[in-house]
Amino acid sequence: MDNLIEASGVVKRYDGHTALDGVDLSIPEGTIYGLLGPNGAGKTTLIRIINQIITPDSGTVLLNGKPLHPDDVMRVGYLPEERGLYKKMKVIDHIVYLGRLKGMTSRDARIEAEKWLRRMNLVEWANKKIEALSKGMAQKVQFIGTVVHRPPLMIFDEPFSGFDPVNAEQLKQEILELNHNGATILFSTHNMSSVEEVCDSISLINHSRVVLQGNVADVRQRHKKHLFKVRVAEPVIAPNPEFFRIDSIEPDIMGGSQIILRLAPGVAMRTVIDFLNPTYTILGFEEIFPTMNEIFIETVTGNE
Ligand SMILES: Nc1ncnc2c1ncn2[C@@H]1O[C@H](COP(=O)(O)OP(=O)(O)OP(=O)(O)O)[C@@H](O)[C@H]1O
Repeated sequence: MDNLIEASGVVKRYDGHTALDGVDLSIPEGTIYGLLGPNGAGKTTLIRIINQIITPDSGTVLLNGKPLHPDDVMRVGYLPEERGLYKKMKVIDHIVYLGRLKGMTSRDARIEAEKWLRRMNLVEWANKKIEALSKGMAQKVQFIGTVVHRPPLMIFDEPFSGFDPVNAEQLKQEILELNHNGATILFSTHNMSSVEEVCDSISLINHSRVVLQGNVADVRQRHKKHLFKVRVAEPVIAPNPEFFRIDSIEPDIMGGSQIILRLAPGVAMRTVIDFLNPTYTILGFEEIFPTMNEIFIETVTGNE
């Protein structure tokens, strides 16, 4: 798979503060990439560099293997962190305006805008002014304006912030659909469940540097704590040999139990099964991988 974006050694300094300190990152074409990190880590700075709003002090960013060129902005959709629409403009006119800025004809922009307004349940608002919209509705309009010209690269800075759970879910589905139709997507977020559900790969930036990078499933695998959930048909009287430690036992509605246990280093799950088998009817077991939320906190704070 070719990389759509390749950033190498990107450094950005603001007076006295290094916002990005040698960031390398590759975004394969056709994937969804998450940019994670605590407040002030440097995510927006990197996004602004890729969007050519600011330039790095050193390092390179390639798009399709070539250095960024001013014309590239036409092939990128960018939803900035600070949202802003012209309050007095009508919703549909605003989307058409944003589409035209990215090279669409008025006719095409209007057709696409109408389609999107239907999809996003905003049809009745098409001829209302932006100032009449709620914050979430205005964000949806700005999202539409970002993707209306169907750019091959879409960059969203914290797209889920300010949305209720239903609209956040809708936005997530739209992002998946855009990606399904071929768009490469980069977004920054503090919403870790969306990362698990949507992202192929991530970079976690902390104090201006990439501290964790890779495919989401691999990252979760690398951080595993040898935790397992075992379901048995009977109530359990806590067995606790030295090769595992029980974290919790929960009765289930069928009268059985769910045991969460942590294996000692080097112990195979087979050993636990052999140990429990004579006493309990084992219905199933699975390994529990840490959530991205847990991995984020562990990596950023250095705590397990
Ligand atoms: N124009 C600027 N002038 C001076 N410092 C800046 C400027 N823009 C960003 N910074 C600083 O660079 C650092 C990184 O900021 P950035 O906005 O990239 O962080 P972020 O990871 O997007 O954070 P958040 O999650 O809070 O949005 C911060 O310390 C910020 O104060």
